[in-house]
Formats: sequence, structure tokens, C-alpha cells
Amino acid sequence: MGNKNQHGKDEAEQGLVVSHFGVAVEVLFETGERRMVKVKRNSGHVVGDQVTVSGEVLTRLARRTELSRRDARGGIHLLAANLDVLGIVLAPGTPSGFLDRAIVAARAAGLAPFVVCNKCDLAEAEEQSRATGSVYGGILPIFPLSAATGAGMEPLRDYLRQGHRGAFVGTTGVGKSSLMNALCPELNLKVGALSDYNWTGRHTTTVSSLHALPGGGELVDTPGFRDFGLVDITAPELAAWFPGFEALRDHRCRFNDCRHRQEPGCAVRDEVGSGTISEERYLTYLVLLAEVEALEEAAQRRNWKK
Ligand SMILES: Nc1nc2c(ncn2[C@@H]2O[C@H](COP(=O)(O)OP(=O)(O)OP(=O)(O)O)[C@@H](O)[C@H]2O)c(=O)[nH]1
Ligand SMILES: [Zn+2]
Repeated sequence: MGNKNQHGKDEAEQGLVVSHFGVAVEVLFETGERRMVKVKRNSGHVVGDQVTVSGEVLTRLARRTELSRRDARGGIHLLAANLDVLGIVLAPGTPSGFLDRAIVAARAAGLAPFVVCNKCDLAEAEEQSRATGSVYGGILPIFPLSAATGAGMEPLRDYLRQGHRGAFVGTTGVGKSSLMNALCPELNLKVGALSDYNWTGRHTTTVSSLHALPGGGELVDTPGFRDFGLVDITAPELAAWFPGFEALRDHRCRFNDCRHRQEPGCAVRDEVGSGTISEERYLTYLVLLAEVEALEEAAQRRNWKK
């Protein structure tokens, strides 16, 4: 167990939460030692949290980033802390608008997004990856690959090896689990394999964990990422972080809450006028903005009724 100091008290040790089992977390200490520490259900600790442990007392340090999602009832769930990058996985069938939403969500949370175009062993996927490259190529890293055949995996490994800590999001069936398995050979996410840890005698099913990759870098696997289907973002976030619109961040629109519609002095509209931003991208933005605003209004109406 923990180290004792000269007064016989537990010395606080710093570590990283690498797994979450609902009623306990596994902490990886700087010494390389791993230990389970009990936590209250909904204690607020998540994988990626930096903590100090003194005996059985866990103290969370300030977070650099937080990634969360909203459930159908509007509740916010924190998925992971201190991630640097977010891998947005696409495959044929990914709904239009998903990529833009996910990029906005990542940037708003302070994470650098990158794109994985999976299933490139299929002709449709290859086409999708070419189309994605032509729109987003200059904006963020894109990795066309096949988790199934292993083709194109090396550039992604190199990217993660730069010491990035990340996670994959994507709609169901795009191949997130296949990618995780391809990148982390020793991965075993089966709940049955966790019976060793089931010392609390309670049911421990919701498991998320952080995996160190053989070549460097870390990936978080959280069941919550699986249904990151409709990535929720706010209208101001969309106006600030829509990929290809840099105007607001550079404070070039006259109003800092500009939504790039009819506002005077809007730099985005100027750029559409001059052809720097394509008409098509601008229309995509307007459709997404209308959709996000409609969702926000519906949520507001629900709150008034309460
Ligand atoms: N052709 C092809 N199929 C793939 C590839 N990667 C994954 N698949 C298949 O796509 C299906 C879904 O893969 P998963 O890895 O379970 O996808 P997921 O995103 O984790 O799915 P959820 O858990 O539902 O969110 C499986 O049948 C995989 O075999 C690929 O590179 N090429
Ligand atoms: Zn504007």
C-alpha cells in the first residue's frame, strides 16, 4: 500500500486515473505502480484525471481539458479529462454534418481534432476519404486507412506517438473498436476479464480505461464515446469554431457574437463574397446553424414548461 512518511502518516503520491469501474478507480503512479482506490459512485473522477492519493483519499488536480456529452434528457456526462486530441472516425454511411459538429465540439473543448477515414479497403470509403481531403485537407490531419486490413495505419501510429492522448468518436459501426484493437494489441475490453478487480463484491460494468500504445501515445476507451452520434454543440460555439471560418477567432467580425448571417462587418460573409470560403461551405454552415438553434429553442421551451 501507500508509502508512510517519517511521522507514520500516508504520503500523498501523484498519479493518473487509468480505469474507472464505477465504485473504484485504478491509479497509475509515477513509480509505475498501479493500485485500485475506492470512490463513491458519481464521485466525478474520470479517466485521464491527475490525482494525489493519500491512503484511501483521492484528491483531483485541476484539469487541462474536459470532454463531455449530453444524454437524451439533457444531463451532462463527463467522459474523459486531459485529452489533447480527438479522432473523428468516418466510414461510408456517416451522416453529413457529423464531421463539422465533431470538429466544433473538439475545438470548443480545447482538443485538436483529426480525422480517420476508415474502411478504405472499400471503394466507397476511398471516395469519401478523397472528398474529405479536398475540403478539410488544409485544416486538420486526415488518415485514410483500413482497420480491417491494417493498410494506412502507420501514419496514424506516428501521429499518436508524438505523445498525444486521445480518443475516437464516431457513429455506430464506423470501426472505433476495430481501430482500438488494431492500435492496442494487448487490449482486452471484455467485462469478464475484469473479475479480478471485482473485489468490492458489487456489479462493475461501466468501464473506461486509458491505454498506453506500444510506440507512445495514449488512447481512452469509454463506452460513452460509442453513441457520440449527434454531437451537441451550441450556436456560439459553431460560429466560433466551424472548420474553415477563422474570422471570429481572429476578431475580424465586427461583433464578437457574430453568427455570420446578416450582421454588418461580418468577415466570413466578406470571405464568401471574395471566394476564400466556398458558397457550399457557407450553406453547410447555415443549415447546421439553423439546426443547432432549433434544438436550443426546443430545449428552452422544455425548460419553461417545467
Ligand atoms: N470493410 C471494413 N470493415 C470494417 C473495417 N473496420 C471495421 N469494420 C467492420 O465494421 C463493423 C463495425 O466495426 P466496430 O469496430 O464494431 O465499429 P464501432 O464503431 O466500434 O461500432 P459501435 O461499437 O457500434 O459504436 C464490423 O463488422 C467490422 O468488422 C475496415 O477497415 N474495413
Ligand atoms: Zn461574422
